[in-house]
Amino acid sequence: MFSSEPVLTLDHADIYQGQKLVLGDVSFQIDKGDFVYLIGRTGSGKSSLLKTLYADLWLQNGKGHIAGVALDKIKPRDVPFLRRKIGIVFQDFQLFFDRNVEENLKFVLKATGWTDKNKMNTRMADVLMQVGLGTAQKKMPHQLSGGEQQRVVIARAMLNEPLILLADEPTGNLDPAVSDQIMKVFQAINNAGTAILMATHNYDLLNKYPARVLRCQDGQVVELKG
Ligand SMILES: Nc1ncnc2c1ncn2[C@@H]1O[C@H](COP(=O)(O)OP(=O)(O)OP(=O)(O)O)[C@@H](O)[C@H]1O
Repeated sequence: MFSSEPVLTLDHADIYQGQKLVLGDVSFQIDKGDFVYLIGRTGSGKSSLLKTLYADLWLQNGKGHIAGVALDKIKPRDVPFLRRKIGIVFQDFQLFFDRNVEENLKFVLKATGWTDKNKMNTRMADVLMQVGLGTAQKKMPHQLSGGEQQRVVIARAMLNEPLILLADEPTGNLDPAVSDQIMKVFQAINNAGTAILMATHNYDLLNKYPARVLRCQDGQVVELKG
């Protein structure tokens, strides 16, 4: 899809957890190929913001668009369609531990409507190559290191060629050297055109890989000027 539209726009959006307003009057946009960090103290609302973007929390006030989907108008039946257009990477790896890498990826492909075996095999090989795990197809998750498991999670998020990847503390459980490898994978994905919004507490990464920074603070989202 060619489009010069922003990949993500929030316009006077309020982010709620239940009745509680977590972030108010949030406005920003992310364009194709942007890399944006989301920072802020524990409890400042980073995860709540990301959850709103993948429609785990409803956007009640204001407007929001992500990957062509209107978050303020989305219906529960549209959520699977939205999740196909964005990639999501959580801190907890959430792989099926009783299935090998290929089976983990195939599960997502089938769930998102893929049926052609050859196309599925090609796509799985492509995304594993993209994250530097070209030979890991038959490995069980427990045979992989934490960093390798996280790379499988990133590969899984890339299966449907998302316009944007939402990552919540993707290096949270990993040591600095492994976090660095994960960042290099994100950089390569970003350089190939996928926008990335990444919540992190890891300020070393911000220094080492400078990019736009949004901060959740005092119930607001502010853009830090570089
Ligand atoms: N499931 C929930 N139900 C009710 N309130 C919640 C829920 N999850 C989070 N909150 C509240 O919403 C606020 C924002 O939490 P959130 O998890 O978005 O912050 P965060 O910046 O991601 O924190 P962390 O850095 O610790 O992950 C906090 O006050 C938190 O207590």
